[in-house]
Amino acid sequence: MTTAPIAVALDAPDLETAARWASLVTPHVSTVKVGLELYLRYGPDVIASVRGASGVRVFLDLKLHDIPNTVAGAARAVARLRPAILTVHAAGGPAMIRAAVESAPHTQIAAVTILTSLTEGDLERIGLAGPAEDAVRRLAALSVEAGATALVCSPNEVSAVRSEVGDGITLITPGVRPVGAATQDQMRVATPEQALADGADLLVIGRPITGSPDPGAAAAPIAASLRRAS
Ligand SMILES: O=C(O)c1cc(=O)[nH]c(=O)n1[C@@H]1O[C@H](COP(=O)(O)O)[C@@H](O)[C@H]1O
Repeated sequence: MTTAPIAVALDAPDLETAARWASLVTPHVSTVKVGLELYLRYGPDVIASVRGASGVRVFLDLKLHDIPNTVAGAARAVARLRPAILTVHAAGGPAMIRAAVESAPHTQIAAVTILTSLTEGDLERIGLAGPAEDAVRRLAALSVEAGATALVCSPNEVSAVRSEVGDGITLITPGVRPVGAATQDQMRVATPEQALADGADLLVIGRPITGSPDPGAAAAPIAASLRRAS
């Protein structure tokens, strides 16, 4: 059975829980994602723990955002862990993105455009007035020009981003909620099937799976519906 193009966000309070979630979901999904909560608590060891025996692809979501020299050093520091994907904020600008790309040559650098938790009202307050799609397209284009080969955006913008950057770029969408699931702090959301139909390559899904007492059982039907749709 092939796994579905899902990265399960392992936003767990402790390493044992994260490793357990990883082992339960890896029969169904291609990737697991380690974010700030786990990495800041446990550091580099967390990567080997969640990779486990299965050797699943690990997406390291640190959302680096600093001057190019500092991001270059940070990207070099984690490159030795060989994550499949590492995130940086696109708003750090082209020199910063390029610094990450050059410092982690064996890792795919994913530029995060506009966080899926932001509304257009929030964007106006931070000086990005207008449709979210405009800012996302602009950040997507500059990130690809700077060498990023993956982009993170909400499913609502994924088709616009695809037409902006073409087929060779991996589009990653968090803000994914199966029908009926609570949106929580996510503001720009769509269903897994819609995100895939609109051109996403990898769907980031956390709490709808990890909030279940059995994350493997929660992941299985979502993965099956994506395999049917693709
Ligand atoms: O870079 C990310 O992965 C990311 C970008 C973004 O715009 N929005 C977003 O939710 N994420 C991450 O995707 C995951 C979503 O988790 P759930 O909301 O629980 O499905 C979290 O780990 C977030 O850190």
